[in-house]
Amino acid sequence: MATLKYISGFGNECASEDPRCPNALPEGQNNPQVCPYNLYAEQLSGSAFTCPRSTNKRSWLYRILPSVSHKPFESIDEGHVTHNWDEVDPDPNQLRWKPFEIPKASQKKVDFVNGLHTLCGAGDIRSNNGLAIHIFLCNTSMGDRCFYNSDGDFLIVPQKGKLLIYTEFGKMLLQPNEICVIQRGMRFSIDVFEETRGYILEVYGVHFELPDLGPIGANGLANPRDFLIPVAWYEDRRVPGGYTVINKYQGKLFAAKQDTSPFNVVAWHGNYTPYKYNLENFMVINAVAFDHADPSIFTVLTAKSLRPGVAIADFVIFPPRWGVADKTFRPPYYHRNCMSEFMGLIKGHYEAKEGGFLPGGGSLHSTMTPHGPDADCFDKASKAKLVPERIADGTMAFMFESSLSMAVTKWGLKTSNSLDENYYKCWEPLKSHFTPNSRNPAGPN
Ligand SMILES: O=C(O)Cc1cc(O)ccc1O
Ligand SMILES: [Fe+2]
Repeated sequence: MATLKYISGFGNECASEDPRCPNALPEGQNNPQVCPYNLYAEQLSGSAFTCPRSTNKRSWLYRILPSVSHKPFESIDEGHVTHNWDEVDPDPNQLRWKPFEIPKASQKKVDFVNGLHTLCGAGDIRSNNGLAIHIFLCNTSMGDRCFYNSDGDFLIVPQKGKLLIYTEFGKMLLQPNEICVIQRGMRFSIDVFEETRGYILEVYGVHFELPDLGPIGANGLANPRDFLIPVAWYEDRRVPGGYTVINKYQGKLFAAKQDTSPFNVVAWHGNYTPYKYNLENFMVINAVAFDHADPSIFTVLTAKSLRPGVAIADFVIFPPRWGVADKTFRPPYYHRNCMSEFMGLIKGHYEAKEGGFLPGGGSLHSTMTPHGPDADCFDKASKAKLVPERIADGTMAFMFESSLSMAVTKWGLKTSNSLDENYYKCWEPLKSHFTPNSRNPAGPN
């Protein structure tokens, strides 16, 4: 595969032309009477027309045929995609899943769309407020099928296998430890090369932003220049009656046939694009004296709600770094949180658990559900010599943290067959160390 090119930057106004058609972008206007190369002009709006400039998002696509050139959409089987948050009764327990099983290609060919499984979520698509967490488990490329989501944005976290993503804006190659965001309405098709697995955070009605940095200053965490946007690429490919456009609309799946590839955008400009980011580029900031900083310090992207400081969902990572805090229990503290915490593991081993939380699995600690280090981790970290130490080398855990109280789907609790019934046992060995008559000299003064 030839190396793909990208434009660097987050949320910028960009312009891109497929080099086969120089000057395909109209000059000085968006809607010429006749576009260069006789292309059609089409606007893709990612915000209300009247949003303030800081949040206004749209792109202009110059394409061989407009997206409207398709037969009517018809309802198709949704498989395991759902937005029904009442499928099963609520369960406040700590939940953990073993690695979700990927179907074998020799048994059943499953592409990215057929392989979507909704695990949990909350909120309402029709009022543009909420989120869903999906797991994708697939082994086959989408071929002449593409997908677009009318309901929200997808933040895709591949865990096993590369994804070659064709989008209307160009191509992106995504490896595990990279993430991408494909925003509402953008058509894409995914090629895979092996049995492939990953996680998706879908947010309804809002877009991901970089978190404010406050006293951190102008640099740090995920730096804007490390976000990569594809460059224009088109194919002028006829597939009479044979190309299928799949749409998730109000939580249901629909399909429409068309005669041509939808990846027919010769040039585009705008600030509403897909993008990818390599998690290795995250500039980690953390405690260098004592105590454990809250995980918000690791926020890569946030999808804000209307309440200040409260996210529909944050995407947070736990990257490799140095642990140097003195007189400190270094792993995550025991806690209860008004937010819901879904965690996944891309590779390695998570610092709060000695066992049981595996790459390709997950955990959900719901609103106010207590959790924290397992007993082995507590034991080790309470006795550890506090020398500078590499934490999480070769590891990448992440969290989708939401202010909404999430429901788990039937697939998540039952059909996936991945729920770890023994999760609670990892805290059972915790015992009282209380010594009323002797104060631990290591404690605070
Ligand atoms: O529960 C978890 O493992 C995630 C987490 C990590 C951390 O360092 C502090 C709080 C928190 O919720
Ligand atoms: Fe937590």
